[in-house]
Amino acid sequence: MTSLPWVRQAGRVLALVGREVGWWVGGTGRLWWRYKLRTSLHGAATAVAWWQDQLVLIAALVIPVVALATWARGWPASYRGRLADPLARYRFARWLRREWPLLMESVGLARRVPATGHLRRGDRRRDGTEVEDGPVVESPSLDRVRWTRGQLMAWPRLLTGQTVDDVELAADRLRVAVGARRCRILPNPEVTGCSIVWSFSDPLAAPFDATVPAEDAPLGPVGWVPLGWTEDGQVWRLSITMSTLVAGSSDSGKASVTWGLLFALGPQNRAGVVQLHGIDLKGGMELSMGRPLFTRYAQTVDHAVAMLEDDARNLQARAERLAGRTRQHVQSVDEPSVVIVIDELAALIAYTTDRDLTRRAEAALSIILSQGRAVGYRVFAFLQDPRKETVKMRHLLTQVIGLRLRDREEVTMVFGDGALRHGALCHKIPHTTRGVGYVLGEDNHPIRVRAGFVSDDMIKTAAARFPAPRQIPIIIPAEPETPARRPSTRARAAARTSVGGEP
Ligand SMILES: Nc1ncnc2c1ncn2[C@@H]1O[C@H](COP(=O)(O)OP(=O)(O)OP(=O)(O)O)[C@@H](O)[C@H]1O
Repeated sequence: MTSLPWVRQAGRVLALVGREVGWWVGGTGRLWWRYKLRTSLHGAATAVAWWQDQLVLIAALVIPVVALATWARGWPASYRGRLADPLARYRFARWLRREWPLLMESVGLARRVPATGHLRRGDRRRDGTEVEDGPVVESPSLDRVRWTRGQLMAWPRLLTGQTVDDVELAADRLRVAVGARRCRILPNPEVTGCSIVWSFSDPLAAPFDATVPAEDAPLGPVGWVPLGWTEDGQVWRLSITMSTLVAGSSDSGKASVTWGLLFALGPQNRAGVVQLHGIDLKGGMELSMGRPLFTRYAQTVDHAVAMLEDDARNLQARAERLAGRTRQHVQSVDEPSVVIVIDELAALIAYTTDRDLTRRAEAALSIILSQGRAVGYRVFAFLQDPRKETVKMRHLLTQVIGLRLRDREEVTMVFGDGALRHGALCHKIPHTTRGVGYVLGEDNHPIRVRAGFVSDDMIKTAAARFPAPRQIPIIIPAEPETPARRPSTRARAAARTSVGGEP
């Protein structure tokens, strides 16, 4: 039992040591864990921050791409119109500026000049370039480039000695060089410089409807009528103060010009300040549907000739009445403007076998065309084939519209020399774009236009809405009686013989 206190003492020491060791181990463990926890938390926080950075970066890169892709797929038209096309246009204009000298050289508008003149090799020119040996390429510089209504316009500064004609001759090469559908050269008013206009799509490709004026429409402008659109997005205003030739192959859409004109004149026709006289020698196929619009209407050659002769007489009588009072007729109910519409001019003056009728038609038409403008008589003649004798009248028809034509010769016959060079490419109008044509603008340069499509219902509506106040029948004058020819001496002798019974 004496050993018991020792054992107890040892037990106490062991307990103390154990507690100390336990405390120490436990404390270190806690520290360690605390340390681990702290570093882990720090690590996690760092990781979260890193990922946050990455996410911001990824979002900054991905969101615009996804947004653009969604825009392009969901609203392709708006995407193209607002972003893709403007960007492409900007890049194209930049390319043109950069490649301009090379472009001018490839289309033949640059020229080579001797490097030296009064300068010697190594001298500097005014533009800072150094004189070298060999010829130097000089090309028209580029003043400005701009996109307008989907067309690229460039203003070159011509070289000394170059003219607008030189640029016009290179128009097709300029077109192909930039891959455009069409290239036009527009001279400035003094014709000392020009702008080049490239079109990459056809603004007139889609057909559109003509408009029949409303029942209560005002009389409308006196000097012109709206017929459709020009390729520059302007309203095509056709002057009606001039006699006009509209030439186009069969199925080219001449009827849309005819009816567009008649619709626009409807309110004035109903009010009686304009009289419509119609000639349809294709058996009435074209104009007869709008018969109530016409004050006078002829469907056969003899009626047409009688009507034209009446018109020629009436206009001369009007000229006599107005002589000394005014030099320009003003339309009114008493003295209305007369618009004569001839569908198929060739049938009147080229295809008729009766030479006398042809001669009379030509004579009456020549009077109307040469004297009619000042007294308010105008002819709108429609023609399929400009090769026939019809072109005789061409110089008297001061305004010309060319729809689709067969070849370059026909274009030259209709518009005259130089029209092709100026860009009146009627022979290149596709069959699919009926109603498209060229008309000469005020500066004599062709403008591409399209007339609105006219349906039968529109014609019936216009005829019911704007009938002529009265219809004047055409009376064919009676044939003058030819005096009986005096029998010849031999015939008289024979008669005497037979009566008298003598040989
Ligand atoms: N402006 C237009 N837009 C779209 N289609 C048109 C237009 N004008 C005419 N057309 C269509 O073209 C076809 C021929 O038109 P139109 O009768 O005017 O030809 P045309 O030149 O008068 O022929 P023709 O001399 O043989 O009578 C018609 O079927 C018509 O529907």
